[in-house]
Amino acid sequence: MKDVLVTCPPMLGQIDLFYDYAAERGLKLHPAQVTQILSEDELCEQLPNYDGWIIGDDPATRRVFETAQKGRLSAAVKWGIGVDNVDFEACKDLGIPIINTPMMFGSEVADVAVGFVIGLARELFLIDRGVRAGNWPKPAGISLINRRVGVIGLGDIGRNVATRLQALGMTVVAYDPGVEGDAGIPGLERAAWPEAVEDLDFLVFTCALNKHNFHMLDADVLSKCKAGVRVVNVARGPLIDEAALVSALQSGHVHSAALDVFEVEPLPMDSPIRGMERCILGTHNGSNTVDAVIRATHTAIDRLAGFY
Ligand SMILES: NC(=O)c1ccc[n+]([C@@H]2O[C@H](COP(=O)([O-])OP(=O)(O)OC[C@H]3O[C@@H](n4cnc5c(N)ncnc54)[C@H](O)[C@@H]3O)[C@@H](O)[C@H]2O)c1
Ligand SMILES: O=C(O)[C@H](O)COP(=O)(O)O
Repeated sequence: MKDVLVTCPPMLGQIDLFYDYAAERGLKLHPAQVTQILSEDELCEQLPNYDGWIIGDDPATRRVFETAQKGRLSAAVKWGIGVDNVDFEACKDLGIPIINTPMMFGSEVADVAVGFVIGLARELFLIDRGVRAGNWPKPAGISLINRRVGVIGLGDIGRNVATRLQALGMTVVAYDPGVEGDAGIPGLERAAWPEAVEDLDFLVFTCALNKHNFHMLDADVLSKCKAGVRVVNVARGPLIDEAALVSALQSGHVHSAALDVFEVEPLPMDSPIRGMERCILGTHNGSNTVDAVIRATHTAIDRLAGFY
């Protein structure tokens, strides 16, 4: 039986469902004590004692893999899609087999993105907070029909977002340098970045984070956005310069924002974003449904077992 450290929070939330499934495939799961991620030092201390690792959003760096391999670690799987936290090159150099679980959460994360778009359009966050505070606010929202929304990233999540928002009557304009044409979505408009932002009512980030797109929404691009733009991010925090977004929210140039992901997670207690009234804040939980976690975890376990 191979001992496997598990560090991804959504899988840990339902870990009891997976012990038997893993054991039938020769893996013994060991849940880590973790809120969002383990630090590099914690990983270097714990991982050498395990044969395998099911990775969350932890810093899976060269140092971590080198240290772990000096102990027992011989294979790993990134639970989920984003691999921006994982040094695949280091694994290749060290001969540690590793893979992720793509195409697992398109529907689930898209559902959250659409909920965020509706929440921002109708200012549901202000109504909820107002009623709880003893008030009865009635903000005038904006209609979604005929509004223009930019979907930044046309992978699994972005395509699911695009079709859902079209069904709500929105004009969807997509930017993704890695995808050509309409991606099989009739009526989808394509545009260049950042030129596209000038006439968009909403910006929805659904792309992978890589070394080319850190802070792709920065102060300069924000200044080119239509006044009153609403911003949604369900992909990765570092795509947006949070300090620039806070300034744009404070000035009113950005009407509001809904963020499932942040530059640092969990969001630090002193982050100015916590003080932004016109924001919906998430906990990097966009993929977390019972169904999706089972789907992704079975895939992760199958893939890890396949390495031994
Ligand atoms: N909030 C959550 O809980 C959650 C859950 C799953 C995934 N994610 C994030 O969402 C990302 C996308 O997931 P997916 O399943 O659609 O992945 P995917 O691999 O299917 O698609 C990613 C797309 O991003 C595109 N892209 C890369 N750089 C870009 C850029 N600069 N501008 C526009 N597009 C760019 C790629 O060409 C690709 O088409 C993941 O990489 C992950 O970081 C978040
Ligand atoms: O825990 C997570 O990181 C997400 O729920 C899913 O993983 P991903 O965002 O890295 O794909």
